Amino acid sequence: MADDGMLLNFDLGDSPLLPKQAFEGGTWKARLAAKKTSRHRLNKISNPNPKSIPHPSTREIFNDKRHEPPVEEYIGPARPPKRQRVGPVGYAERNSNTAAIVSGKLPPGSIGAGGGKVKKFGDDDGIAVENVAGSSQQTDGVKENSRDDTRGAFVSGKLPAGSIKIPSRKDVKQPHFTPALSSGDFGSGSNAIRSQNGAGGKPAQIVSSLFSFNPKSKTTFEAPEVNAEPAKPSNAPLTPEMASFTALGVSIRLAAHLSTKLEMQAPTAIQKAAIPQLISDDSDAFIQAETGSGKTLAYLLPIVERIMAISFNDVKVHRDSGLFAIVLAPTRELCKQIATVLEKILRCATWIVGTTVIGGESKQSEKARLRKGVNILIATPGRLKDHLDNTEVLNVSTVRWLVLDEGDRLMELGFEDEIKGIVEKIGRRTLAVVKRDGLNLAALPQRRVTVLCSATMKMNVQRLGEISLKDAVHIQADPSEEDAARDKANGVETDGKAFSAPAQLKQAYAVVPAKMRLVTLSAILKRAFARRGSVMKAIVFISCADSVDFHFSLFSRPLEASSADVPAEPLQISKTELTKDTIALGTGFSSKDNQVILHKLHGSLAQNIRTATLKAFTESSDPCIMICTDVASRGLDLPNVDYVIEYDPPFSADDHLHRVGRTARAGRDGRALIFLMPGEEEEYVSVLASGYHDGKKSLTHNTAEELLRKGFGGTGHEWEERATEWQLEAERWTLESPKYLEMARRGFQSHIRAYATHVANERHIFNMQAMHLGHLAKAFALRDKPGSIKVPGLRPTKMTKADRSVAARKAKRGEVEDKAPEGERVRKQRKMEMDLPTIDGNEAAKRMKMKMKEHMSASSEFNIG
Ligand SMILES: Nc1ncnc2c1ncn2[C@@H]1O[C@H](COP(=O)(O)OP(=O)(O)OP(=O)(O)O)[C@@H](O)[C@H]1O
Repeated sequence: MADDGMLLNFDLGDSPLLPKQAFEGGTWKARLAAKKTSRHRLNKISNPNPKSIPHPSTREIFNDKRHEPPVEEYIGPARPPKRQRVGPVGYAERNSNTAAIVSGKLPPGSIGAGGGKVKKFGDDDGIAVENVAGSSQQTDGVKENSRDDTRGAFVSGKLPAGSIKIPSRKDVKQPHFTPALSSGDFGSGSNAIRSQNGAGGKPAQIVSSLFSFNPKSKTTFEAPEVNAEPAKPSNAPLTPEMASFTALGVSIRLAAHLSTKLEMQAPTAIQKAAIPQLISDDSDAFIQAETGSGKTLAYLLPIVERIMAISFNDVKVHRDSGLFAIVLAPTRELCKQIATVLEKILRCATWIVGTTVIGGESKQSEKARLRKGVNILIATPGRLKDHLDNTEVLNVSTVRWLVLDEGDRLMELGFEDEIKGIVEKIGRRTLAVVKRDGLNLAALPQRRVTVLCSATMKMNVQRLGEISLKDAVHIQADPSEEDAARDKANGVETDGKAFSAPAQLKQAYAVVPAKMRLVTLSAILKRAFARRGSVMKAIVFISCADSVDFHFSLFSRPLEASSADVPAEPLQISKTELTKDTIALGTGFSSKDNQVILHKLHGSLAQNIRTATLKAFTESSDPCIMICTDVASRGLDLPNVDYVIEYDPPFSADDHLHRVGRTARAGRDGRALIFLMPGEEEEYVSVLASGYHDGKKSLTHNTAEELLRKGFGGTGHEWEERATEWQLEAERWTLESPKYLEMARRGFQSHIRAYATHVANERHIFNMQAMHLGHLAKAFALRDKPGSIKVPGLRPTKMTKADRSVAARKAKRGEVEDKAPEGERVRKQRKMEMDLPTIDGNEAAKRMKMKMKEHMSASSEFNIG
């Protein structure tokens, strides 16, 4: 293990550094003046600029009793009351054992002779020696940084007089990437900080203790109910006794296919509500249901069923019969996923043809497919609009259904204008052709039907409804009487609610101070993957692409061969040319018994890399983790995800819902954990609670200490030492390579900018002003002072107004899907924001619902929802 350098403050006893000068001859006045000058010179050498070096008192250094070293660990006799100072801070050279600034050799055992405490945490690694006695003089040379808890650590040792060389600034070759003045490893009890002098006597690097000076949690949390009954799944398929596909109007052929080939015996609650409505009626519809409740089949099954029904006698619908349905989705990934589901359904009606136009491949090949003929088209709005404007063969005069999936996301990504254009182009003319080419077209809707789908209902969904829906019905899953009674008892308002999470999802939050974030994340994942089988797949959401890159590299860094966690035979990961940089062995969480594969995904990766990485994660049968931005938060149906960690908080409450919705799908179990920092962020617990059927009762509270104890194990306070050791090792890894250091700095800066873009009504919770940047830097394994972190190509961390725009936020997170120029998208988004009244999601939901009710009471036959 390499060391971190060390700050030495040698006890030189009372011997002067320079030989005593005799002052003889002349008058007594002249002799006194010569003496004074000489003393002054000596003082200057030992302390050139005392004002620039604040002196934290020893009490300050050890003011945290928890970390005060036990008395029996002190070695050596008590320090003599006065010592000669040897200058503010020396420069240390890296050394495999200890860093030293001495020119002569230290005799073995001489360290600590002046009353320090020695702690060893490795055979060949550095030793941290802390002063525990003596006056504040002994803490000379330490920069006490009010924001960064800088605390000095010193090695004291008696040296023979004259054996020390005080380096001048000129003499010292300052290594660029070496943590020069920090020690090897610190025990958990160490409050010590090693700092390296930068210009003007200020430290260039700061190593603070993980456990000191952390803000305290301001809330007292209720203990979770013991023996609380596990909640019944709210998005599971119903039992065949409760409902069957055929009873909803699905043909026997299609129902049999669902049951035998796709293992779907019965519909989910939202399918039960939506399928009969869309099969028997031609009204527009707004389908709102929880994540993972089967909305895709809720609209695809009626479309396929009705297209199948136009085949008449022996005349079957075929690809030239016309384009009947268009499904729009915000991301390419989602489009591909919908296309896969469609393809599976169409295996029982192979004459119906579906395809995608989503960009990412040449327009020519998309045109060629359109020319061949297609009945169901799945598209991203930008690419479809492009084809509508430029591809003549794309004939939309026969379109009967327009589906807008993930409506709120379509709006968030600024697709409003494209959608308006598409809606206009398709038109609303009556399509009363009863028979054509021997097909029974009467089975199709006689007007264009628009279906809008969303798990959440926000103002922008209402806006999308205004653009696209006419006289729509609101379709929601019918809550069972039991559920309704429970919600009533818990005071949970479900009617008109903006969002809710699956009832069976086990959600926890962890209050973790900024400094401890990284090590706590590591501890959580270590524990989750400690044994094979407990967690198979986990997703970690991070706010921006740069930060994803950093964490992916950190957690897949090669460990030293001696590490207990290095497996004898490392897992052979099958990587392709596309996934060589996005898939790696997660060394940070792998153990000999359970090797974990790490994936990364964000919008700055090329589309084919994203697709290949997602596919690898989906198909992997080994334990794996995906570190990603919100690019993976919407609509993606990734099988068997057991655990979702929101390491960075979501940018809005419904982003949270979509993220956690990647687990606990279709009635399966799932766990989710969100990181919050002590202070204002704790207010977010109420926001979380409002999305759950049981309110706060569903939420479990964790502290960083608990999570670290569980993750790092050991007896007594051993977990503290292990956590500290882990953190220091991560910091060394970052510092040792220019590439990773820049990655960490980029991650840090982008994280701050992303943090400042939370939605307006949550900005008091995620408050930039309250963010402790020095502590946050530690969560990026950095020892830099925050102000000095400047990355080429990135603006400094100061936020501008423009940074706060929602579109800029999306762009920074690297998840804008379409290729519209950024400026244009920002403009659109701003316009949309300006157009929308600032009301919250629940209010939007109520308004939308009222609008639906107005219509439904006017046409009472649509008594659904
Ligand atoms: N009737 C059913 N029986 C069993 N499984 C089903 C049924 N319907 C859907 N599923 C499964 O449920 C999962 C979630 O479906 P889907 O992706 O359509 O959910 P969603 O409501 O669109 O979620 P999100 O809001 O996250 O996009 C899929 O794996 C799907 O195969």
